[in-house]
Amino acid sequence: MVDASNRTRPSWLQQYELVGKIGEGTYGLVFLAKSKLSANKGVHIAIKKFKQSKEGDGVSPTAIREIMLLRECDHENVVKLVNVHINHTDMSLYLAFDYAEHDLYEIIRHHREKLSTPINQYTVKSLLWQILNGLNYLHSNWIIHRDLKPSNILVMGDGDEHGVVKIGDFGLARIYQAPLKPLGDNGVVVTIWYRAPELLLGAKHYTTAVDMWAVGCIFAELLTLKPLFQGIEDKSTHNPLQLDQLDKIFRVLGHPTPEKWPTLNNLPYWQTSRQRMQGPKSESCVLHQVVSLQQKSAAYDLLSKMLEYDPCKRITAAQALEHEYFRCEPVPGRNSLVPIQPNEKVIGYPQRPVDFSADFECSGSQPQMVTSSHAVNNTGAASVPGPRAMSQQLPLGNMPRLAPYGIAGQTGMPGLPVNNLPVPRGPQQPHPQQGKRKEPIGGIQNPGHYASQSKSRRMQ
Ligand SMILES: Nc1ncnc2c1ncn2[C@@H]1O[C@H](COP(=O)(O)OP(=O)(O)OP(=O)(O)O)[C@@H](O)[C@H]1O
Repeated sequence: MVDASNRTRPSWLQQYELVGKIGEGTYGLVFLAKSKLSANKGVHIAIKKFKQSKEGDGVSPTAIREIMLLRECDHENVVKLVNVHINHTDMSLYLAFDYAEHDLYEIIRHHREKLSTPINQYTVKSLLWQILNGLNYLHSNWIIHRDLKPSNILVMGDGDEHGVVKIGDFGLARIYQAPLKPLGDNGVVVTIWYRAPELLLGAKHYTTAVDMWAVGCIFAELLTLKPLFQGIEDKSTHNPLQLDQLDKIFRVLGHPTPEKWPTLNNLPYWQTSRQRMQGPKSESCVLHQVVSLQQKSAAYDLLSKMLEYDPCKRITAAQALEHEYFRCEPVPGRNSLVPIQPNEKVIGYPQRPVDFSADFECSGSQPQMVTSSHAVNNTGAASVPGPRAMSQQLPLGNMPRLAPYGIAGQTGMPGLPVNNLPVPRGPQQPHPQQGKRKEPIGGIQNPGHYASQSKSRRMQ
């Protein structure tokens, strides 16, 4: 049957078969599509459509920054940007990424709410190693992510890259080649639960250490299946000082002191926070109890180094990769989702729910969520009209290049200015992602016993 809407679709869009909408973030909508080009026929792609900037003046600076960064990034643990399209009529921007079936938000939720079992040690270690490997690449290329959280840590589904981690969503990342040059910002920074204490206390510069703090929070969440520091946002202020978040941190790690964190007194909100936080100020750390780890264990040692108060002393991604935790059994592997014990079952994590009634302009009828496997079989989605205007590919060859690959630690390295204060958003106690997705249909798939463990999945 001839699809009449195809005549009005821009040519680039005709290389994809739209399946449906899979997500929505601060900056835009995310769609699932399949490639129709013979070389990649049937390959799944995630297409992120950026919202117009508030001023309606075309592609937002955030989007342009994301493109510049992503086009240059080439690493197994960083999501690949495969195509960029701009629609000149309404200046909407479409970025096509490799599609990842899972993310840590959903994997953690599946263990917490469906399986009621912890994530196995091999999987935790493999996920963490690959997050650090991707982050080390980004930091070595002068990129700070600044918005690391479980939903931004993508994990590949079935196929050659099954179980491989991809760091996604670089909408907030910055190149800090020119660290003292102020950068325009749109006010949204790291989700409050993963936000480093120096930012909460008003630090003026970002460093790679803010990402390491977030990784520490994610590591703890992988172990306990609960966010480590679930502060309640104070939405009444544009001030970075989020007292409840600091309180949650201090109760677990103990109150910081200038002896342990020498530059504490220089932070703009340290004195205010001391005055406004009531109650006894204990210095004792109960992190090991919260995450149920032996204080002498390698896992605890690494976690406590990621959650070091002083950003100058916090472990770097490069150092973390060398940590003893990754040398002791079970050693991490490339496919983080395969079981390690011969009698362990393969966990069938749920596929992403897809709203296959949505089109690129989101003019679909009543949203109906199905799993992507259902949607993939539903080719009717292709008849949904796409943008009608002419579009062309961005001339990306002229984009500035990143600094050459080198080692960049967080100590002694100037950071990025923190211009605007984070805008608190989202509900108070529920997880920041809660409500964004509907309950996926499906559950445990591919049950069965894992055969012998292959050496080839291990990392060198
Ligand atoms: N390449 C991809 N493959 C599959 N799913 C993706 C991909 N990129 C993003 N997603 C999913 O789409 C959803 C929306 O992502 P997006 O990055 O727009 O926002 P977010 O990270 O959830 O929130 P925010 O942008 O507000 O920080 C998330 O569930 C995310 O896991």
